[in-house]
Amino acid sequence: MSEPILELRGLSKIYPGGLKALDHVDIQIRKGEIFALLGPNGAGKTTLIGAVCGLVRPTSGTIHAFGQDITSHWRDARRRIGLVPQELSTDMFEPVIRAVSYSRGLFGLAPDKGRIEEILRSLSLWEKRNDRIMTLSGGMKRRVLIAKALAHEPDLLFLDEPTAGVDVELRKGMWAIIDQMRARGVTIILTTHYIEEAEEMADRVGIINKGRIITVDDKAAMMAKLGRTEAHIALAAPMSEIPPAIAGFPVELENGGTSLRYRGGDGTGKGKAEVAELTKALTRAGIDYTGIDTRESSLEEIFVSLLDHEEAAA
Ligand SMILES: Nc1ncnc2c1ncn2[C@@H]1O[C@H](COP(=O)(O)OP(=O)(O)OP(=O)(O)O)[C@@H](O)[C@H]1O
Repeated sequence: MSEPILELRGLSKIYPGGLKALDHVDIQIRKGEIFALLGPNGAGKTTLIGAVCGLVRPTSGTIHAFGQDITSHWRDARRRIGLVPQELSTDMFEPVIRAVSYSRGLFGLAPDKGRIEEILRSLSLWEKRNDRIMTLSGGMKRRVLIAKALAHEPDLLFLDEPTAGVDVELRKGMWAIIDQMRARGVTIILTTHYIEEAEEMADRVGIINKGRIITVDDKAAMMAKLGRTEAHIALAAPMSEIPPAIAGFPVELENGGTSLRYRGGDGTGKGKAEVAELTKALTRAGIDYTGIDTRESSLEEIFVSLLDHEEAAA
């Protein structure tokens, strides 16, 4: 692997009062990837972002960005890191274009009207450039936040819940924008509650709970490793019990014996292959079926089962 663009080692944060928001977090972020940090409310996602962006002082551990310790190369790191926070906190009275241009200046970059125009156009904000931010819709305000973060041309961009509370159409639009940023070579770390979002966007997914990273993996590998397959096989004729020919499979009768439910492949990623074996066994036994509905578990289900697993171990 090439050198990580961001590396957290043993990062902990204990807030005054004793709450451990981050507990020995180790993460390496690869250049050019989209990394999704998934976790429930209060898991520590915003604290983690804050630590990298200099808004939260870590209690212990180290943060290296672009190959340098950020505590000793603070300005350089901050200039190359963008943050799209959850909420717009300032400049509500400002026109869009001024707020976005100001963000660029804040990081010491020379004014560049062409670049600002390009950013505003790519976010469909150009027509609104002279509107005050407070008059925009929630989704447009969200785009202004992205424009502000892009104005200083970051190499590493944090998006804290980029699509929370926006409608489905706008969410898809946001995904397209994030895709464009990746195409430009920006490394992106996003936090989200939407499993669909991580599934759609991310190359890798990290799951965080109570300040601890539970698992980090390529999205596909995570699905294969932790996924489970569920299949429903509609039978041509109802059965009263599982015939011996398929007794070795993880199956149960359902819907009054009119269909078979298969649940398996836990942690192996081999569920689909086993379902194929099951159908062959049915055919060999002369049991007719009229349809099969197979699906892999979603990240959301994986997430819930990981948390259950962790609680059982504790
Ligand atoms: N300034 C603070 N002082 C004390 N405790 C804090 C502070 N900021 C956050 N916390 C606590 O630290 C824990 C982690 O919070 P954090 O905001 O990082 O979680 P999160 O995963 O971002 O949650 P959400 O998804 O709700 O934004 C929570 O229990 C929170 O109450």
